[in-house]
Amino acid sequence: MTRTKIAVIGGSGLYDIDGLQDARWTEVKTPWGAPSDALLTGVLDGVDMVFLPRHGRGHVHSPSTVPYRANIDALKRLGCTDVVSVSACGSFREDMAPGDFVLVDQFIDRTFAREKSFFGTGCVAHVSVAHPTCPRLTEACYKAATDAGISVHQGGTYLAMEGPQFSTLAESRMYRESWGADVIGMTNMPEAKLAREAELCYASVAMITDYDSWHPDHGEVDVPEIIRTLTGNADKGRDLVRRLPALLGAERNPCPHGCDRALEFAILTAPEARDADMVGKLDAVAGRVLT
Ligand SMILES: CSC[C@H]1O[C@H](OP(=O)(O)O)[C@H](O)[C@@H]1O
Ligand SMILES: Nc1ncnc2[nH]cnc12
Repeated sequence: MTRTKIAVIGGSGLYDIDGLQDARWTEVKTPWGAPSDALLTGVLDGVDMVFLPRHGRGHVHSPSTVPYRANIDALKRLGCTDVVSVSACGSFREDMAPGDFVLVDQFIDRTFAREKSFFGTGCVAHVSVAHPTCPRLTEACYKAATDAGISVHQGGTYLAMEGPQFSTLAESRMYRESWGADVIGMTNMPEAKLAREAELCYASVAMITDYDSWHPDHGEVDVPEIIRTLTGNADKGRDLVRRLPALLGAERNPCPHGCDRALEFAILTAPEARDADMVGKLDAVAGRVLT
């Protein structure tokens, strides 16, 4: 058994969480640069918690410039075991309505202007992301959502687009009709891939704010529409987060799905061929298997 430490990455509209005991904002330095903001640490129902606003307080970082590697490294460095991403998203499904939550279990990664791995020349690794979210952590989020009376859908495919502009109508129709995506957002990739590389359990709570641009009865998506829905969603998101410590408990068994052992057989570079600087930068993320 190890101690649980739950990280929450708050997306658009969720820039802090309440109710933490011993709450304080902590600056964390990483080999990948500065995280999006300081990290809020504290204890909730006897469980250690860390909160990080993905875009920074005041919404400073765009989806393309969020320092995803620094964020995940900082969470790992602080000893987090589980990462719950809370994000605003558009919906491609009539029955997944604005105000509903979706517990994402698959992604289509259409992002192209971001650093997507901690590994590279001098230390090459290939982890599996066939199942990119952790079923155990996702199940706890589902229970927390239903207990909170949130209308929640179990499972869904999240199309991660580069942005920052919203999709064209042709793209929206293609993602929905040909690609089978359920929701769309701009931030969960490469975040989910990096969490897997860092051997962190990752769950994605997608809070629907709009029908993107495909829906004949709704106009094209814009920020005022999103903000109208976001305020209510953020309160529900906070409610969900408040319920997680009691559901997960202060002590945890190893992940039954292997998220916390993802690097076990992933590193291909021979020990004698590894680049020392690269290995040094991987101290938090891959120290378990590199030292
Ligand atoms: C608020 S409009 C679009 C913006 O909102 C989402 O951010 P996040 O995933 O951090 O909640 C979406 O991905 C875009 O970045
Ligand atoms: N329709 C949409 N497309 C991309 N990101 C979003 N975030 C919220 N709504 C979105």
